[in-house]
Amino acid sequence: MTLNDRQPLQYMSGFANEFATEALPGALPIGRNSPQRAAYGLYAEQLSGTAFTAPRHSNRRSWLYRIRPAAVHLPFEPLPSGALHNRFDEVATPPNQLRWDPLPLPTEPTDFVDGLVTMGGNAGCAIHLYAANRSMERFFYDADAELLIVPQQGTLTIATELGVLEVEPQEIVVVPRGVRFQVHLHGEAARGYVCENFGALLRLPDLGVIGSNGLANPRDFQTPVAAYEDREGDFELVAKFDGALWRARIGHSPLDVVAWHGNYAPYKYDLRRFNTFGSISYDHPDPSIFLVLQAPSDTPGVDSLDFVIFPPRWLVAENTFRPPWFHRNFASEFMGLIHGAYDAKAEGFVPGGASLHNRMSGHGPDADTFEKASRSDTTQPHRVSDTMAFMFETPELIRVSRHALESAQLQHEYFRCWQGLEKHFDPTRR
Ligand SMILES: O=C(O)Cc1cc(O)ccc1O
Ligand SMILES: [Fe+2]
Repeated sequence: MTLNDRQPLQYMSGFANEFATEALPGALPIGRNSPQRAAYGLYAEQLSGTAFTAPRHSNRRSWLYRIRPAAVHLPFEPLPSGALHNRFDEVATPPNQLRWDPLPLPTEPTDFVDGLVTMGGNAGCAIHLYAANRSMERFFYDADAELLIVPQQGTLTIATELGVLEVEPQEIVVVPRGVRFQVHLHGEAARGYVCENFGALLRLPDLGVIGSNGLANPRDFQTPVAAYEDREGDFELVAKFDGALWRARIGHSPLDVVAWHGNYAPYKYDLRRFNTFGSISYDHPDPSIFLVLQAPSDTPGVDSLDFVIFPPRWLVAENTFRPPWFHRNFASEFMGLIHGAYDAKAEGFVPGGASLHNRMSGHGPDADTFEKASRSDTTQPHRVSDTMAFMFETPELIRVSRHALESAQLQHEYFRCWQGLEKHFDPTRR
């Protein structure tokens, strides 16, 4: 497939498989990675996503057979990076519960990279929002992190070195560290969330007693087949490197990989395919039951980043307060809403909006939700429908950016949603 021959897009199924794909027959060498002369006059190039000596089960790399090596471009120079950065010491992060309205859609021409705004982060991840109204003409890669993109509005076509993916809201895409790509819009403006994962590569969690199936099933992850363009011109390659943007001139499209094989490649996943587990007797389980992808840290059982979703599901727990309980957590929780409404918040948390409940900050259902759920009939199943919320959760504090704290979208009255929680205590009545 060439890049312009995009319909219908083809994907290979599975999570981090040893994929092999070629856009021209025989472009992939057989039995070796680096033949003396590759077919069609292609250059062989390795792209590694982990240390060479990482254990086999976590070792990730791909071999690319391309028209020109990635080294061919003019020198990089600094590019002002606007609201996109990795500086998490700009302002003091308050222990307050924080919530934001959605970013307004841009009125000036804004591509995906221009449209990124940093909300916060830590050593494990950076959290950004994007709002864009133009397709990218330049090419981009992130040397700092693997990118988890969560569209909320607008379908994106993501043309990468390793193939083309189309993602719509309620799907996610992961672009590995270093992979060059372009984001194309489909006429309408686009908005969503991006998490830069600085830690171990995102993986599927172990299932423990759940068994061999469930949560996000590996076969539902989709990686594109090889697609290339053979295009010359005066283009720009933008790199995010050490927290800042850099730009270089490049005389050809870097999306020129004719064939590749390996287990380091972009993938997408439809969140509506998540196989949700929950309590079928009593009590509301910990949100770890909704884990889609995790970045494990060196401490067993502790992830530097968890990506968790709250999809449509049945609630059946009897004599149970069914929405999320009141809580203070070791973990810090950045939430977004992709679609519909979230069951812990009757109002104020809207699609495209965001909330941050940092380590040990008290939060939970708002007063309206509490009153309703305390009285509802729990002998009947209840379907939570029309919803898709998610959480980027980290063991480290999520430090906010200056932009996030000074943003016009910050809801200064958010704390009021709990002020209506009345005292019900009566020592004479059990
Ligand atoms: O704060 C939230 O709404 C997220 C959340 C959901 C849940 O079901 C349990 C705990 C938790 O932090
Ligand atoms: Fe929470």
